[in-house]
Order: sequence, then C-alpha cells, then structure tokens
Amino acid sequence: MIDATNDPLPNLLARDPHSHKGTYGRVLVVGGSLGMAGAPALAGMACLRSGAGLVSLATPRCVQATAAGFCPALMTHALADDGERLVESAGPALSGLLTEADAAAVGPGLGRSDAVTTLVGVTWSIAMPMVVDADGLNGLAASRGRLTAPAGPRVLTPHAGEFARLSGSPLSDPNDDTERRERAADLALSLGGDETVVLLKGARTVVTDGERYAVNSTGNPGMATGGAGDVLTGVVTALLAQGLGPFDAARLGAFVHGLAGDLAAAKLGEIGLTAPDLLDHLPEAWVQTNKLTQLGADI
Ligand SMILES: NC(=O)C1=CN([C@@H]2O[C@H](COP(=O)(O)OP(=O)(O)OC[C@H]3O[C@@H](n4cnc5c(N)ncnc54)[C@H](O)[C@@H]3O)[C@@H](O)[C@H]2O)[C@@H](O)CC1
Ligand SMILES: Nc1ncnc2c1ncn2[C@@H]1O[C@H](COP(=O)(O)OP(=O)(O)O)[C@@H](O)[C@H]1O
Ligand SMILES: [Mg+2]
Repeated sequence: MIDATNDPLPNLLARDPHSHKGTYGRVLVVGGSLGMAGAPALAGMACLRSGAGLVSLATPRCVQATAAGFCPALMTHALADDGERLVESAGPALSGLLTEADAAAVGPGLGRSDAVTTLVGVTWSIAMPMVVDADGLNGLAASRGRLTAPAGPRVLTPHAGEFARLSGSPLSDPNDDTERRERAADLALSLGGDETVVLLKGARTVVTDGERYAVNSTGNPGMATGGAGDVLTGVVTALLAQGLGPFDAARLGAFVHGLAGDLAAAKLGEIGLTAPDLLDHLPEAWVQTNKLTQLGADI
C-alpha cells in the first residue's frame, strides 16, 4: 500500500546574482544513433530550457555533427560507433565523461543492440543522479534478472510499452490509476537502490519511489507526438543537476513539461503541436510554475 504524497511541489529558488553556470549543474545526455540524432538534442535543449548550466551530448560519432547542429548552446562528444550505434569500446570514454557531469540522461535515441545493453549496464553502476529513458530502459530490460541495484539516484521514465518490457508484463489496463501506481511502485522497489523512482508516462503520469506517489495534473493529447518524452527526460535531468532529489525532480519535471504542453496547445491547438513547441513553451511554463510553487499552491 503506498500513499499519495502531501508534500507541496518544490520551488526552484530565484537565481543568486553572483551565481555562474557551474552553480546550475553540468549535464551529460547519452543518446543518439543513425536516424535518431534528434532525440538527444531534444533532451539536451530541454535541459537548457530548465536551468541547467552546461549541457553536453555524448553520441555515436556518426550523428555528432547532426546532433550539434540543432542548437549552438549544446556541446557534443563523439563516441566510438559502428556507423549506426555505439560499440562496447566506447565504454571507458563514456565513463570518463560521466564522472565530469553532475547528472546524466541515458537512452534517448540510442537504439538497441548487445553493445548498447552493455554500455547501459556500465552507466547503471555509476554513482551519480541519472534519468534512464527509451533505449536505456530497453537496455535494462535486456539485462533483467541480472541487474544489481543502481549505484546512485535514478529516475526511470517508461511509457506503457517500455514499462511492459522492463517489468516483464504489460499493464492489464493502461489507464487504471490504481494498477499504474501499484505496478510502478513494485518496479521501483524491485530495482533496489536508495533513491529509485519510476515515472510511468501517459495521460495521467504517475511518479513513485515505492512508498509514496503523485499523479500529474498537467498535459494533453497534443503531446502524443514523437519526441515529447525526450523533452521530459531533459527537464527532469536538469532538475537532478540543480540538486533536487529524484522524487521531487520527477514530479516537478512532469508538472512543468505538461504545463508547457498546455500552454503550447492553448496557442497552437493540439493537432499541430510538436516536441520543439514544448521546448519553446518551457520558459513560460517555468515562470508560471515558480509563481505557483512559491505560493505553496496545491498542484
Ligand atoms: N527525433 C527522434 O530522434 C526521436 C527518437 N525517438 C526514439 O525512438 C526510439 C524508440 O522509441 P519508441 O517509444 O517510439 O519505441 P517503443 O518501441 O518503445 O514504443 C513504441 C510503441 O509503444 C507504444 N506506446 C507508446 N506509448 C505508449 C503508451 N503510453 N501506452 C501504450 N503504448 C504506448 C506505441 O504506440 C508504439 O507501438 C527511442 O530511442 C526514442 O528515444 C522517439 O523519442 C521519437 C523522436
Ligand atoms: N494523451 C496524453 N495526455 C497527456 N500527456 C501525454 C499524452 N500522450 C503523451 N503524453 C506525454 O508525452 C510524453 C510522450 O513520451 P514518449 O512516449 O516517451 O515519447 P517519445 O519517445 O516520442 O519522446 C510523455 O511525457 C507523456 O506523458
Ligand atoms: Mg520515449
């Protein structure tokens, strides 16, 4: 039995006038493969739009130039590849980059292969705050039964399809709130670790650490569009980099991501909404969210 949290959403404090980019955290996004250069770029751009100080992408060499081309504020690192996806020999360089970051996102657009599964396993054993999404989750699913507890705080962000792979069975009713929170809590507990949070995406996204849960109130079906989840990954990772714990980062991230979608839909409608529109509306979503959280609003 898990309880709904009574804690108000945390507030991202006003920026200290003497602060610098190092104050707000360094993020590494590990993602991309041939044909999916956009996924890590969307996540990285969402990090920047959510206050992270410095954001780098670590991608297979074959997509580095493409991923870098989306936004001049992103830095990029090329890792060893086979012309399509990362290869195992990328492991040491990847570990080195991770140790220089305050938080990481692993998975957007990585693709699936045995080498990717091995590399995801390498990241799982590094003691830093991390969001695992998309093919990071598929990599974990491929290692199911052999996984040790994660070495640091984790937020896993599956949609229902990824959740089925990771937990070993599909939700019997993907829209049933009780089943969603209980299955998500079971998964968080079964993965182990001191701070493992599951954010099960959908029309009513649930966030749980296995003991408490929150259901997100923002968002709309216009967000059922490719790349929307990559943006969420970036938002939550930026909050980890700024020092929030995984449960707070996940529920604040889900709230502001959904609000960006609601603001975008109010202006553009739901039908034509795209993931880059979410990026464009994140600044206003942050302004509104910070006003609400400063007031301690019940949201
Ligand atoms: N611009 C890009 O480069 C993009 C790359 N992407 C990457 O594409 C790869 C594959 O991700 P996908 O999620 O498409 O592939 P998956 O195979 O994990 O999921 C797709 C399938 O799951 C179903 N599904 C998704 N959400 C669901 C939900 N809430 N309930 C029930 N079923 C659901 C879909 O209908 C679809 O059949 C990932 O690496 C991802 O990061 C996507 O994020 C889209 C954008
Ligand atoms: N009907 C909906 N209502 C509210 N939010 C939605 C809806 N459909 C999708 N979303 C949100 O959009 C995002 C989709 O994530 P995901 O399926 O991982 O997309 P992608 O992999 O293409 O980036 C999630 O945050 C999800 O909660
Ligand atoms: Mg996704």
